[in-house]
Amino acid sequence: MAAEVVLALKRVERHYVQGEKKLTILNGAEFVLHRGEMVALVAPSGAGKSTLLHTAGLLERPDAGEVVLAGRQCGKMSDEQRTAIRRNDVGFVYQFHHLLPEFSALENIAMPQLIKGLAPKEAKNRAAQLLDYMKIGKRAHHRPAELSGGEQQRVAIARAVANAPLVLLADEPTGNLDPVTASYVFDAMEALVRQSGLCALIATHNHELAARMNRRVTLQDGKIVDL
Ligand SMILES: Nc1ncnc2c1ncn2[C@@H]1O[C@H](COP(=O)(O)OP(=O)(O)OP(=O)(O)O)[C@@H](O)[C@H]1O
Repeated sequence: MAAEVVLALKRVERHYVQGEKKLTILNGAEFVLHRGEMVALVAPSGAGKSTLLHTAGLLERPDAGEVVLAGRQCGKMSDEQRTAIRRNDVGFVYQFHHLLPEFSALENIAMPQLIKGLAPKEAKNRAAQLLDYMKIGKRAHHRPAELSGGEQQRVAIARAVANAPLVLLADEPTGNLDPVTASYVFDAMEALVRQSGLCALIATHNHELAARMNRRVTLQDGKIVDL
């Protein structure tokens, strides 16, 4: 039986206007992400990786075409509906962790769950579990500035999955780390995706990590093509 489709992009277009120029970044892009799958997005700087991730994750609206998440067509939804889906079903990880500096690792991970309405005790329990899972349980009460770069990224990954999303979208999640730390952080992210039945689209310039994913795609003339 074919794996369940979690995310689909259908003939997606995305254009920007820069001064007099119209930039076409996505031009009839088609893509499907299945449950349990990790896909690497490998493309040169400026090719449109962030644009693709933001469009897939409902942060940006396509100019044409459709983004379908768990069978729901998100294009014509209101901003409120899109925000709700994004909060519940999409986890984002960026190159820089964007953790809140005045809160501990545990509190940073608990935050999205509190915003969703979970009781503080439950949110903290799940945050502690995720920290253990990412092998940084001992760092629970440290603030981001007291953590190494690799630890900060592991907290950011734990926060991204705190609300048990359906899809994880990551924009150069190890881009700021040395190769050994990058590999270690990737191990933790891979284990999490594989264990929880998530799926992930991960933009990376790291060919070794890309080789460990199920598939590799790139952007060519505004289309998503297999590598
Ligand atoms: N809001 C915007 N308005 C105008 N142009 C934009 C906007 N966002 C992105 N662009 C342009 O679209 C192109 C693709 O940008 P994007 O950030 O998606 O590329 P990228 O592949 O993620 O690059 P990098 O690897 O350097 O982060 C770039 O030329 C960029 O200047």
